[in-house]
Amino acid sequence: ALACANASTILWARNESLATQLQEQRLNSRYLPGVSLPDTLQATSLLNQAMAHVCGPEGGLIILGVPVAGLDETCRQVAHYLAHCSGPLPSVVWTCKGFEHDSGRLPHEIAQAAFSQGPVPGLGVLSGPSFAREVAQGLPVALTVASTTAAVWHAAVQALHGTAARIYSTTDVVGVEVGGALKNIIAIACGISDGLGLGTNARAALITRGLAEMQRLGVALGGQAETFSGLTGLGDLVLTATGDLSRNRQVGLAIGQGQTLAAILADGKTAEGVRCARAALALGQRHQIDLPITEAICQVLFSDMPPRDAVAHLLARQAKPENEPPSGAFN
Ligand SMILES: NC(=O)C1=CN([C@@H]2O[C@H](COP(=O)(O)OP(=O)(O)OC[C@H]3O[C@@H](n4cnc5c(N)ncnc54)[C@H](OP(=O)(O)O)[C@@H]3O)[C@@H](O)[C@H]2O)C=CC1
Ligand SMILES: O=C(CO)COP(=O)(O)O
Repeated sequence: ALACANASTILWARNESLATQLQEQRLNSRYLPGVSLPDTLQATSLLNQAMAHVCGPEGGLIILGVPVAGLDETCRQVAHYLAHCSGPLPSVVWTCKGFEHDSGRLPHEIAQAAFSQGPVPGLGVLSGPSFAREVAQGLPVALTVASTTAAVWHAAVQALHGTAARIYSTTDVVGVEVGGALKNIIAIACGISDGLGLGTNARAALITRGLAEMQRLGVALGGQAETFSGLTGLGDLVLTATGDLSRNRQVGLAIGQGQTLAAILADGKTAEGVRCARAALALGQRHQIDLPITEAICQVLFSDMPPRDAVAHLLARQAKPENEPPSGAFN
C-alpha cells in the first residue's frame, strides 16, 4: 500500500527465497497469494540494505510486521543498525497484537527493553481493523497509531494517511495494545460459537461481553476506557469476530466444527489469540480481573474442555449487573 502511494518503500523478509520472489516476480505466494505487488516496491533479505533506506538524511518510518514472538529479536536487530545511522533516527512502529507468551509483556515493553542499549528511536504501535489482504488490494482502511512521541504520529500520518488509509493518533499505547491482544481471543470464541451453530444472538453477546473483558483488563493495566470503543478496540473486535479472513476466527470455527487444535495449527498460520490466551489469563489473575471468556477459551484450547461445556459454563455464571464498578474487581 505504501509503495502504491508512491512512498519510497523497501520490504525486508528474513527468508531469502521469499525476498527474491517479492523482488523478481512481484508476488508473495506464501502470505498473500493472488496479489500483484507494485513495481515500485523493493524487497531484500539483507537487513543492512533495508536499514540504509531509512538511515539517510531524510529519516523515515520502520513498520515491524512480525508476530509478538518475533518482536524482541527483530527490534534488537534493528537497534544494531540504528547505532550506525547517519541521519535522524527513523520512527519505529509495530503491528503485532498479543502478549509475550511467557512473560505477559505487551509489545511496547518488549520494544522499549530491546532499544534501551543504544540510540532510542520514537516508538509506537500501528493497530486497528485491517486485514492484510484488503490493505494490499488498496481498499479503504482506518488505523490508529499510538505513541507518546508526536514525531511517530507525524511519520505514520505522512507515510500512510490520505491514500486509501485514514490514520488517527493517540497516546494510549497500553489501551491500543490490550485491545489488539484480547480481540483475537474473543474472535476465537465467536468462531467457536458460530462453528457450533449457536446463532447471531450468541455472537453479539460474546462480542459485547468480550469488549467488557477487554476494557476491564486494559484499564487495570493503565489503558484509557474510551480507547476500547475506538478502532483498536470495538473496531478490530467486530472485524475479527465476524470477518472470515480472520485466522483467529478460523481457528474457532474449526474447533466448533470438531477439529483438534493440533490439526488446525498444522498449516503454520499465525493465530495470536492461541499464543497469548494463557498470558492474558495470568495477567487477569495477577490484577484480579475477571476474564470469563478468556478463561473458557483457555479451557477449550489447552485443557480439552468440550466447547459445548464451555458454553454451558459461561451461561451458568451467576447473574450480575451489566455495568461493573470502575475497579473491575471480582464481584
Ligand atoms: N495479517 C493481518 O491481517 C494483520 C496482522 N496483524 C498482526 O501483525 C503481526 C504479524 O502478522 P502477520 O504478518 O499476519 O504474521 P505472519 O505470521 O503471517 O507473517 C509474519 C512475518 O513475520 C516474519 N517473522 C516471524 N518471526 C520473525 C522474526 N523473529 N524475525 C523476522 N521475521 C519474522 C515471518 O517470516 P518467515 O516467513 O521467515 O517466518 C513473516 O514474514 C501479528 O501480531 C498480527 O496479529 C495486524 C493487522 C493485520
Ligand atoms: O488483526 C487482524 C485484523 O485487524 C488480523 O486478524 P487475524 O490475525 O485473526 O487474521
